[in-house]
Amino acid sequence: MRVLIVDDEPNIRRTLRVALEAMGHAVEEADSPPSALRHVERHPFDAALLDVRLGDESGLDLIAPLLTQLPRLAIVIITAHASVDTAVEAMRRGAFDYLPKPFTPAQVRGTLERVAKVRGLRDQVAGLTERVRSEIPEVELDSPDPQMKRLLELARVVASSDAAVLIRGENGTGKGVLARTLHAWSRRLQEPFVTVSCPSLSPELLESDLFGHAKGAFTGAVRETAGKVAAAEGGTLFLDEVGDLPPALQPKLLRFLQEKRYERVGESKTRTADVRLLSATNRGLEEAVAAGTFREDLLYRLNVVELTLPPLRSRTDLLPLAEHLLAFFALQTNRRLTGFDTEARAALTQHTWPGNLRELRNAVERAAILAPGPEVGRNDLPERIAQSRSQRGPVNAIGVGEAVSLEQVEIEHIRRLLASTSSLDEAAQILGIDVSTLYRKRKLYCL
Ligand SMILES: Nc1ncnc2c1ncn2[C@@H]1O[C@H](COP(=O)(O)OP(=O)(O)OP(=O)(O)O)[C@@H](O)[C@H]1O
Repeated sequence: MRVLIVDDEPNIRRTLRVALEAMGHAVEEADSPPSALRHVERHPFDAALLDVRLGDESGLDLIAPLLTQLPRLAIVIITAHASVDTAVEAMRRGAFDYLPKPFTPAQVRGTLERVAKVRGLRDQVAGLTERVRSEIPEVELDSPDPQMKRLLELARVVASSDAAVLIRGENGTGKGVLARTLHAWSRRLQEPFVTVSCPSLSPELLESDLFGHAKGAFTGAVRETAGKVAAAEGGTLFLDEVGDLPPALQPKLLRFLQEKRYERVGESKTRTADVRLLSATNRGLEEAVAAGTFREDLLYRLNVVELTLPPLRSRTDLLPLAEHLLAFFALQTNRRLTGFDTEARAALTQHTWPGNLRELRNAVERAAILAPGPEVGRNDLPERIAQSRSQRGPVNAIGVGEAVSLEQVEIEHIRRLLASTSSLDEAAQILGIDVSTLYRKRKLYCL
Protein backbone atom coordinates (compact mmCIF):
# COMPACT_ATOMS: atom_id res chain seq x y z
CA MET A 1 0.00 0.00 0.00
CA ARG A 2 0.97 3.62 -0.31
CA VAL A 3 1.24 5.07 3.20
CA LEU A 4 1.67 8.68 4.34
CA ILE A 5 3.32 9.38 7.70
CA VAL A 6 2.27 12.72 9.22
CA ASP A 7 4.38 13.52 12.27
CA ASP A 8 6.51 16.51 13.31
CA GLU A 9 9.11 14.32 15.02
CA PRO A 10 11.81 13.15 12.59
CA ASN A 11 12.72 10.15 14.80
CA ILE A 12 9.19 8.78 14.79
CA ARG A 13 8.94 9.28 11.03
CA ARG A 14 12.22 7.45 10.49
CA THR A 15 11.25 4.51 12.74
CA LEU A 16 7.88 4.20 11.08
CA ARG A 17 9.37 4.44 7.59
CA VAL A 18 11.81 1.61 8.30
CA ALA A 19 9.05 -0.60 9.74
CA LEU A 20 6.61 0.14 6.91
CA GLU A 21 9.15 -0.33 4.13
CA ALA A 22 10.19 -3.65 5.64
CA MET A 23 6.53 -4.69 5.29
CA GLY A 24 6.68 -3.78 1.60
CA HIS A 25 4.68 -0.51 1.70
CA ALA A 26 5.61 2.62 -0.25
CA VAL A 27 6.09 5.48 2.21
CA GLU A 28 5.97 9.28 2.03
CA GLU A 29 6.49 11.66 4.95
CA ALA A 30 4.92 14.97 5.94
CA ASP A 31 5.93 17.06 8.95
CA SER A 32 2.99 19.47 9.01
CA PRO A 33 -0.67 19.75 7.93
CA PRO A 34 0.11 21.83 4.80
CA SER A 35 2.76 19.33 3.73
CA ALA A 36 0.32 16.43 4.31
CA LEU A 37 -2.34 18.13 2.18
CA ARG A 38 0.16 18.74 -0.62
CA HIS A 39 1.02 15.03 -0.58
CA VAL A 40 -2.58 13.80 -0.82
CA GLU A 41 -3.24 16.23 -3.64
CA ARG A 42 -0.48 14.58 -5.64
CA HIS A 43 -0.88 10.87 -4.81
CA PRO A 44 -3.73 8.49 -4.02
CA PHE A 45 -2.59 7.14 -0.62
CA ASP A 46 -4.26 4.09 0.89
CA ALA A 47 -3.47 4.88 4.51
CA ALA A 48 -2.13 7.73 6.65
CA LEU A 49 -0.50 7.43 10.07
CA LEU A 50 -1.35 10.76 11.64
CA ASP A 51 0.12 12.12 14.86
CA VAL A 52 -2.47 13.82 17.01
CA ARG A 53 -0.01 16.59 18.04
CA LEU A 54 1.58 18.44 15.14
CA GLY A 55 3.46 21.34 16.78
CA ASP A 56 0.75 23.77 17.82
CA GLU A 57 -1.86 22.16 15.66
CA SER A 58 -4.10 19.16 16.27
CA GLY A 59 -3.89 16.18 13.95
CA LEU A 60 -7.60 15.63 14.54
CA ASP A 61 -8.33 18.83 12.58
CA LEU A 62 -6.52 17.34 9.61
CA ILE A 63 -8.84 14.31 9.36
CA ALA A 64 -11.65 16.15 7.55
CA PRO A 65 -9.50 17.88 4.87
CA LEU A 66 -7.60 14.63 4.22
CA LEU A 67 -10.86 12.72 3.75
CA THR A 68 -12.26 15.44 1.50
CA GLN A 69 -9.27 14.96 -0.78
CA LEU A 70 -9.18 11.13 -0.51
CA PRO A 71 -12.51 9.77 0.78
CA ARG A 72 -11.20 6.19 0.96
CA LEU A 73 -8.05 7.06 2.92
CA ALA A 74 -7.66 4.92 6.06
CA ILE A 75 -6.43 7.33 8.76
CA VAL A 76 -4.74 5.83 11.79
CA ILE A 77 -4.25 8.31 14.63
CA ILE A 78 -1.03 7.94 16.65
CA THR A 79 -0.42 9.67 19.92
CA ALA A 80 1.54 9.52 23.14
CA HIS A 81 -1.43 11.01 24.90
CA ALA A 82 -3.72 8.04 24.74
CA SER A 83 -7.11 8.82 26.05
CA VAL A 84 -10.49 7.35 25.36
CA ASP A 85 -11.81 10.80 24.56
CA THR A 86 -9.23 11.44 21.81
CA ALA A 87 -9.86 7.98 20.33
CA VAL A 88 -13.62 8.48 20.29
CA GLU A 89 -13.26 11.94 18.80
CA ALA A 90 -10.85 10.67 16.09
CA MET A 91 -13.22 7.86 15.10
CA ARG A 92 -16.17 10.25 15.13
CA ARG A 93 -14.31 12.43 12.63
CA GLY A 94 -13.78 9.46 10.33
CA ALA A 95 -10.44 7.93 11.40
CA PHE A 96 -10.04 4.23 10.71
CA ASP A 97 -8.16 3.27 13.87
CA TYR A 98 -6.06 4.45 16.77
CA LEU A 99 -2.47 3.55 17.73
CA PRO A 100 -1.15 4.59 21.17
CA LYS A 101 2.59 5.35 21.60
CA PRO A 102 4.85 3.55 22.27
CA PHE A 103 3.84 1.00 19.63
CA THR A 104 5.66 -2.05 18.32
CA PRO A 105 6.22 -2.86 14.64
CA ALA A 106 3.84 -5.81 15.16
CA GLN A 107 1.07 -3.39 16.19
CA VAL A 108 1.69 -1.24 13.12
CA ARG A 109 1.66 -4.34 10.93
CA GLY A 110 -1.58 -5.58 12.52
CA THR A 111 -3.29 -2.23 11.97
CA LEU A 112 -2.21 -2.00 8.32
CA GLU A 113 -3.24 -5.59 7.66
CA ARG A 114 -6.71 -4.64 8.87
CA VAL A 115 -6.67 -1.61 6.55
CA ALA A 116 -5.77 -3.87 3.63
CA LYS A 117 -8.48 -6.36 4.52
CA VAL A 118 -11.21 -3.74 4.79
CA ARG A 119 -10.04 -2.19 1.54
CA GLY A 120 -10.18 -5.61 -0.17
CA LEU A 121 -13.71 -6.20 1.11
CA ARG A 122 -14.78 -2.76 -0.03
CA ASP A 123 -13.41 -3.40 -3.52
CA GLN A 124 -15.16 -6.74 -3.60
CA VAL A 125 -18.48 -5.17 -2.65
CA ALA A 126 -17.99 -2.44 -5.27
CA GLY A 127 -17.24 -5.10 -7.89
CA LEU A 128 -20.30 -7.13 -6.99
CA THR A 129 -22.52 -4.05 -6.94
CA GLU A 130 -21.23 -3.15 -10.37
CA ARG A 131 -21.97 -6.65 -11.64
CA VAL A 132 -25.47 -6.64 -10.28
CA ARG A 133 -26.06 -3.20 -11.73
CA SER A 134 -25.05 -4.15 -15.24
CA GLU A 135 -27.75 -6.76 -15.69
CA ILE A 136 -26.20 -7.72 -19.00
CA PRO A 137 -22.66 -9.04 -18.73
CA GLU A 138 -20.17 -7.65 -21.19
CA VAL A 139 -19.00 -11.07 -22.23
CA GLU A 140 -21.41 -13.68 -23.48
CA LEU A 141 -19.89 -17.13 -23.48
CA ASP A 142 -22.99 -19.25 -23.89
CA SER A 143 -23.38 -19.86 -27.56
CA PRO A 144 -25.57 -21.85 -29.92
CA ASP A 145 -22.53 -22.40 -32.14
CA PRO A 146 -21.58 -26.11 -32.12
CA GLN A 147 -17.82 -25.42 -32.09
CA MET A 148 -18.17 -23.07 -29.12
CA LYS A 149 -20.45 -25.52 -27.31
CA ARG A 150 -17.86 -28.29 -27.59
CA LEU A 151 -15.08 -25.94 -26.56
CA LEU A 152 -16.92 -24.69 -23.47
CA GLU A 153 -17.80 -28.23 -22.39
CA LEU A 154 -14.12 -29.14 -22.50
CA ALA A 155 -13.19 -25.86 -20.79
CA ARG A 156 -15.54 -26.64 -17.87
CA VAL A 157 -13.89 -30.02 -17.39
CA VAL A 158 -10.30 -28.77 -17.50
CA ALA A 159 -11.03 -25.65 -15.43
CA SER A 160 -11.36 -27.73 -12.28
CA SER A 161 -8.00 -29.44 -12.80
CA ASP A 162 -4.59 -27.86 -12.36
CA ALA A 163 -3.50 -28.88 -15.87
CA ALA A 164 -1.60 -26.36 -17.99
CA VAL A 165 -3.86 -25.17 -20.80
CA LEU A 166 -2.74 -23.68 -24.09
CA ILE A 167 -5.41 -21.49 -25.67
CA ARG A 168 -5.07 -21.05 -29.40
CA GLY A 169 -6.90 -18.70 -31.71
CA GLU A 170 -6.51 -15.76 -34.05
CA ASN A 171 -6.17 -12.23 -32.66
CA GLY A 172 -9.29 -11.04 -30.94
CA THR A 173 -11.05 -14.42 -30.72
CA GLY A 174 -11.33 -14.12 -26.94
CA LYS A 175 -8.30 -16.03 -25.63
CA GLY A 176 -7.85 -13.63 -22.71
CA VAL A 177 -11.56 -13.85 -21.92
CA LEU A 178 -11.40 -17.67 -21.95
CA ALA A 179 -8.34 -17.67 -19.69
CA ARG A 180 -10.20 -15.54 -17.12
CA THR A 181 -13.20 -17.82 -17.43
CA LEU A 182 -11.06 -20.90 -16.73
CA HIS A 183 -9.75 -19.14 -13.63
CA ALA A 184 -13.27 -18.15 -12.54
CA TRP A 185 -14.47 -21.75 -12.96
CA SER A 186 -11.53 -23.16 -10.99
CA ARG A 187 -11.04 -23.70 -7.27
CA ARG A 188 -8.59 -20.79 -7.43
CA LEU A 189 -11.27 -18.19 -8.24
CA GLN A 190 -10.78 -16.23 -4.99
CA GLU A 191 -7.03 -16.05 -5.60
CA PRO A 192 -5.23 -13.71 -8.01
CA PHE A 193 -5.34 -13.94 -11.80
CA VAL A 194 -2.14 -12.40 -13.15
CA THR A 195 -1.35 -11.75 -16.82
CA VAL A 196 2.11 -11.53 -18.34
CA SER A 197 2.24 -10.30 -21.90
CA CYS A 198 5.33 -11.98 -23.32
CA PRO A 199 6.16 -9.59 -26.20
CA SER A 200 5.71 -6.43 -24.13
CA LEU A 201 9.16 -6.30 -22.48
CA SER A 202 12.82 -6.95 -23.27
CA PRO A 203 14.03 -10.47 -22.30
CA GLU A 204 15.82 -9.10 -19.20
CA LEU A 205 12.86 -7.09 -17.96
CA LEU A 206 10.48 -9.93 -18.74
CA GLU A 207 12.49 -12.29 -16.57
CA SER A 208 12.34 -9.87 -13.65
CA ASP A 209 8.65 -9.15 -14.37
CA LEU A 210 7.98 -12.89 -14.08
CA PHE A 211 10.31 -14.05 -11.35
CA GLY A 212 11.18 -10.79 -9.56
CA HIS A 213 14.64 -9.42 -8.81
CA ALA A 214 16.94 -8.67 -5.91
CA LYS A 215 17.87 -5.11 -5.01
CA GLY A 216 20.78 -4.02 -7.21
CA ALA A 217 20.35 -6.97 -9.62
CA PHE A 218 20.70 -4.53 -12.51
CA THR A 219 20.88 -0.78 -13.08
CA GLY A 220 17.64 0.73 -11.90
CA ALA A 221 16.77 -2.16 -9.56
CA VAL A 222 16.59 0.15 -6.57
CA ARG A 223 14.41 -2.16 -4.51
CA GLU A 224 13.65 -5.85 -4.63
CA THR A 225 10.49 -6.96 -6.37
CA ALA A 226 8.64 -10.22 -6.01
CA GLY A 227 7.53 -10.70 -9.64
CA LYS A 228 4.29 -11.99 -11.12
CA VAL A 229 4.85 -15.66 -10.30
CA ALA A 230 4.84 -14.67 -6.62
CA ALA A 231 1.94 -12.27 -7.16
CA ALA A 232 -0.10 -15.16 -8.59
CA GLU A 233 0.56 -17.40 -5.55
CA GLY A 234 -2.40 -19.71 -5.02
CA GLY A 235 -4.01 -18.43 -8.24
CA THR A 236 -3.47 -18.45 -11.99
CA LEU A 237 -0.68 -17.03 -14.14
CA PHE A 238 -1.67 -16.29 -17.74
CA LEU A 239 1.14 -16.03 -20.28
CA ASP A 240 -0.25 -14.15 -23.25
CA GLU A 241 1.45 -14.58 -26.65
CA VAL A 242 3.66 -17.30 -25.21
CA GLY A 243 5.17 -17.91 -28.67
CA ASP A 244 7.12 -14.70 -28.11
CA LEU A 245 8.78 -15.94 -24.93
CA PRO A 246 12.51 -15.24 -25.46
CA PRO A 247 14.64 -18.41 -25.87
CA ALA A 248 16.77 -17.49 -22.82
CA LEU A 249 13.70 -17.55 -20.59
CA GLN A 250 12.25 -20.80 -21.94
CA PRO A 251 14.38 -23.19 -19.80
CA LYS A 252 13.51 -21.15 -16.69
CA LEU A 253 9.80 -21.37 -17.39
CA LEU A 254 10.15 -25.08 -18.16
CA ARG A 255 11.85 -25.65 -14.82
CA PHE A 256 9.14 -23.69 -13.05
CA LEU A 257 6.47 -25.81 -14.77
CA GLN A 258 8.22 -29.05 -13.85
CA GLU A 259 9.34 -28.29 -10.32
CA LYS A 260 7.37 -25.17 -9.29
CA ARG A 261 10.76 -23.67 -8.37
CA TYR A 262 12.44 -20.47 -9.50
CA GLU A 263 14.97 -17.84 -8.52
CA ARG A 264 14.68 -14.07 -8.61
CA VAL A 265 17.08 -12.26 -10.96
CA GLY A 266 20.33 -11.58 -9.07
CA GLU A 267 19.57 -14.06 -6.29
CA SER A 268 20.59 -17.68 -5.77
CA LYS A 269 17.89 -18.54 -3.24
CA THR A 270 15.38 -20.99 -4.71
CA ARG A 271 11.72 -20.15 -4.16
CA THR A 272 8.56 -22.10 -4.81
CA ALA A 273 5.09 -21.02 -5.88
CA ASP A 274 1.76 -22.78 -6.22
CA VAL A 275 0.53 -21.33 -9.48
CA ARG A 276 -1.65 -22.73 -12.25
CA LEU A 277 -0.33 -21.84 -15.69
CA LEU A 278 -2.48 -20.87 -18.66
CA SER A 279 -0.99 -19.61 -21.90
CA ALA A 280 -2.22 -18.31 -25.23
CA THR A 281 -0.85 -18.07 -28.71
CA ASN A 282 -2.12 -16.81 -32.04
CA ARG A 283 0.53 -18.56 -34.07
CA GLY A 284 1.55 -22.10 -34.80
CA LEU A 285 4.01 -23.03 -32.07
CA GLU A 286 4.86 -26.20 -34.00
CA GLU A 287 6.41 -24.03 -36.72
CA ALA A 288 8.36 -22.14 -34.07
CA VAL A 289 9.58 -25.51 -32.73
CA ALA A 290 10.61 -26.55 -36.25
CA ALA A 291 12.41 -23.21 -36.72
CA GLY A 292 14.26 -23.71 -33.45
CA THR A 293 12.84 -20.63 -31.70
CA PHE A 294 10.58 -22.52 -29.30
CA ARG A 295 11.54 -25.52 -27.16
CA GLU A 296 9.59 -28.65 -27.93
CA ASP A 297 9.68 -29.87 -24.30
CA LEU A 298 8.21 -26.53 -23.18
CA LEU A 299 5.42 -26.82 -25.74
CA TYR A 300 4.49 -30.26 -24.37
CA ARG A 301 4.41 -28.88 -20.85
CA LEU A 302 2.26 -25.91 -21.85
CA ASN A 303 -0.31 -27.79 -23.87
CA VAL A 304 -1.35 -30.59 -21.57
CA VAL A 305 -4.79 -29.51 -22.79
CA GLU A 306 -5.41 -27.35 -25.84
CA LEU A 307 -8.46 -25.18 -26.40
CA THR A 308 -8.80 -23.61 -29.83
CA LEU A 309 -11.13 -20.67 -30.27
CA PRO A 310 -12.71 -20.54 -33.73
CA PRO A 311 -12.44 -17.35 -35.81
CA LEU A 312 -15.63 -15.31 -35.83
CA ARG A 313 -16.18 -15.87 -39.57
CA SER A 314 -16.67 -19.57 -38.95
CA ARG A 315 -19.05 -19.13 -35.99
CA THR A 316 -22.78 -19.42 -36.51
CA ASP A 317 -23.68 -17.11 -33.64
CA LEU A 318 -22.54 -13.80 -35.08
CA LEU A 319 -25.95 -12.10 -35.00
CA PRO A 320 -26.89 -13.22 -31.47
CA LEU A 321 -23.44 -12.06 -30.31
CA ALA A 322 -23.86 -8.69 -32.01
CA GLU A 323 -27.31 -8.32 -30.46
CA HIS A 324 -25.98 -9.20 -27.03
CA LEU A 325 -23.22 -6.60 -27.35
CA LEU A 326 -25.73 -4.02 -28.56
CA ALA A 327 -27.93 -4.65 -25.50
CA PHE A 328 -24.85 -4.29 -23.30
CA PHE A 329 -23.77 -0.99 -24.85
CA ALA A 330 -27.35 0.33 -24.91
CA LEU A 331 -27.44 -0.18 -21.14
CA GLN A 332 -24.02 1.39 -20.74
CA THR A 333 -24.93 4.46 -22.76
CA ASN A 334 -28.47 4.59 -21.41
CA ARG A 335 -29.99 4.44 -24.90
CA ARG A 336 -32.97 2.56 -26.26
CA LEU A 337 -31.62 0.39 -29.08
CA THR A 338 -33.79 -2.45 -30.27
CA GLY A 339 -31.52 -4.25 -32.74
CA PHE A 340 -30.04 -4.13 -36.24
CA ASP A 341 -32.14 -3.44 -39.32
CA THR A 342 -32.05 -5.89 -42.23
CA GLU A 343 -29.31 -4.05 -44.13
CA ALA A 344 -27.10 -3.87 -41.07
CA ARG A 345 -27.69 -7.58 -40.39
CA ALA A 346 -26.69 -8.40 -43.93
CA ALA A 347 -23.53 -6.30 -43.67
CA LEU A 348 -22.61 -7.98 -40.39
CA THR A 349 -23.04 -11.48 -41.80
CA GLN A 350 -21.18 -10.71 -45.00
CA HIS A 351 -18.11 -9.19 -43.38
CA THR A 352 -15.18 -11.58 -42.86
CA TRP A 353 -14.14 -10.19 -39.43
CA PRO A 354 -10.35 -10.33 -39.57
CA GLY A 355 -10.29 -8.71 -36.09
CA ASN A 356 -12.79 -11.27 -34.74
CA LEU A 357 -14.66 -10.49 -31.50
CA ARG A 358 -12.58 -7.40 -30.82
CA GLU A 359 -13.60 -5.94 -34.19
CA LEU A 360 -17.25 -6.88 -33.58
CA ARG A 361 -17.23 -5.37 -30.12
CA ASN A 362 -15.71 -2.11 -31.37
CA ALA A 363 -18.11 -1.92 -34.31
CA VAL A 364 -21.14 -2.43 -32.06
CA GLU A 365 -19.89 0.02 -29.44
CA ARG A 366 -19.44 2.65 -32.13
CA ALA A 367 -22.87 1.93 -33.61
CA ALA A 368 -24.49 2.18 -30.18
CA ILE A 369 -23.13 5.72 -29.92
CA LEU A 370 -23.74 6.85 -33.50
CA ALA A 371 -27.08 5.29 -34.40
CA PRO A 372 -29.89 7.84 -34.20
CA GLY A 373 -31.89 4.82 -32.96
CA PRO A 374 -33.77 2.82 -32.10
CA GLU A 375 -32.52 0.45 -34.85
CA VAL A 376 -28.89 0.31 -35.97
CA GLY A 377 -28.59 0.73 -39.74
CA ARG A 378 -25.84 -0.28 -42.17
CA ASN A 379 -24.44 3.25 -42.19
CA ASP A 380 -23.97 3.23 -38.43
CA LEU A 381 -21.38 0.49 -38.89
CA PRO A 382 -17.73 1.22 -39.74
CA GLU A 383 -17.31 1.69 -43.47
CA ARG A 384 -15.31 -1.47 -44.10
CA ILE A 385 -18.16 -3.48 -42.61
CA ALA A 386 -20.94 -1.50 -44.27
CA GLN A 387 -19.15 -1.99 -47.60
CA SER A 388 -18.29 -5.63 -47.04
CA ARG A 389 -20.61 -6.89 -49.76
CA SER A 390 -18.77 -5.09 -52.53
CA GLN A 391 -15.40 -6.09 -51.08
CA ARG A 392 -16.26 -9.74 -51.36
CA GLY A 393 -17.24 -9.41 -54.99
CA PRO A 394 -19.75 -11.50 -56.85
CA VAL A 395 -17.88 -14.77 -56.53
CA ASN A 396 -16.54 -15.74 -53.19
CA ALA A 397 -14.73 -18.67 -51.79
CA ILE A 398 -17.46 -20.10 -49.53
CA GLY A 399 -17.98 -23.76 -50.31
CA VAL A 400 -20.39 -26.36 -48.98
CA GLY A 401 -18.89 -28.21 -46.03
CA GLU A 402 -16.52 -25.44 -45.07
CA ALA A 403 -16.43 -24.04 -41.57
CA VAL A 404 -19.01 -21.31 -42.24
CA SER A 405 -22.51 -20.70 -40.95
CA LEU A 406 -25.60 -21.99 -42.76
CA GLU A 407 -26.67 -18.36 -43.13
CA GLN A 408 -23.48 -17.50 -44.98
CA VAL A 409 -23.89 -20.49 -47.31
CA GLU A 410 -27.52 -19.52 -47.89
CA ILE A 411 -26.59 -15.93 -48.73
CA GLU A 412 -23.92 -17.03 -51.16
CA HIS A 413 -26.09 -19.69 -52.76
CA ILE A 414 -29.03 -17.32 -53.34
CA ARG A 415 -26.69 -14.62 -54.63
CA ARG A 416 -25.17 -16.91 -57.26
CA LEU A 417 -28.50 -18.43 -58.24
CA LEU A 418 -30.06 -14.99 -58.75
CA ALA A 419 -27.15 -14.09 -61.02
CA SER A 420 -27.70 -17.16 -63.21
CA THR A 421 -31.51 -17.22 -63.41
CA SER A 422 -33.80 -14.92 -65.35
CA SER A 423 -36.55 -14.42 -62.79
CA LEU A 424 -37.37 -14.68 -59.11
CA ASP A 425 -39.95 -17.35 -59.96
CA GLU A 426 -37.33 -19.49 -61.63
CA ALA A 427 -34.89 -19.08 -58.74
CA ALA A 428 -37.63 -19.86 -56.18
CA GLN A 429 -38.56 -22.99 -58.11
CA ILE A 430 -34.97 -24.23 -58.13
CA LEU A 431 -34.61 -23.44 -54.42
CA GLY A 432 -37.87 -25.23 -53.66
CA ILE A 433 -39.30 -22.30 -51.74
CA ASP A 434 -42.19 -19.92 -52.22
CA VAL A 435 -41.41 -16.82 -54.26
CA SER A 436 -42.53 -14.61 -51.35
CA THR A 437 -40.05 -16.38 -49.08
CA LEU A 438 -37.30 -15.73 -51.62
CA TYR A 439 -38.36 -12.10 -51.82
CA ARG A 440 -38.11 -11.76 -48.01
CA LYS A 441 -34.71 -13.40 -47.98
CA ARG A 442 -33.49 -11.02 -50.70
CA LYS A 443 -34.63 -8.10 -48.56
CA LEU A 444 -33.11 -9.58 -45.41
CA TYR A 445 -29.73 -10.17 -46.99
CA CYS A 446 -29.78 -7.14 -49.33
CA LEU A 447 -29.33 -9.30 -52.43
N1 LIG B 1 -17.57 -14.17 -25.61
C1 LIG B 1 -17.39 -12.85 -25.73
N2 LIG B 1 -18.45 -12.01 -25.63
C2 LIG B 1 -18.29 -10.68 -25.76
N3 LIG B 1 -17.11 -10.07 -25.97
C3 LIG B 1 -16.03 -10.85 -26.08
C4 LIG B 1 -16.09 -12.28 -25.96
N4 LIG B 1 -14.86 -12.79 -26.13
C5 LIG B 1 -14.04 -11.73 -26.34
N5 LIG B 1 -14.74 -10.57 -26.30
C6 LIG B 1 -14.20 -9.23 -26.47
O1 LIG B 1 -13.31 -9.23 -27.57
C7 LIG B 1 -12.12 -8.50 -27.28
C8 LIG B 1 -10.90 -9.40 -27.49
O2 LIG B 1 -10.88 -10.40 -26.50
P1 LIG B 1 -9.50 -11.01 -25.96
O3 LIG B 1 -8.56 -9.91 -25.63
O4 LIG B 1 -9.84 -12.01 -24.94
O5 LIG B 1 -8.99 -11.73 -27.29
P2 LIG B 1 -7.56 -12.37 -27.56
O6 LIG B 1 -7.80 -13.54 -28.45
O7 LIG B 1 -6.87 -12.62 -26.27
O8 LIG B 1 -6.87 -11.21 -28.37
P3 LIG B 1 -5.30 -11.05 -28.75
O9 LIG B 1 -4.92 -12.28 -29.52
O10 LIG B 1 -5.27 -9.82 -29.59
O11 LIG B 1 -4.59 -10.92 -27.44
C9 LIG B 1 -12.27 -8.02 -25.85
O12 LIG B 1 -12.70 -6.67 -25.89
C10 LIG B 1 -13.34 -8.88 -25.27
O13 LIG B 1 -14.09 -8.19 -24.29
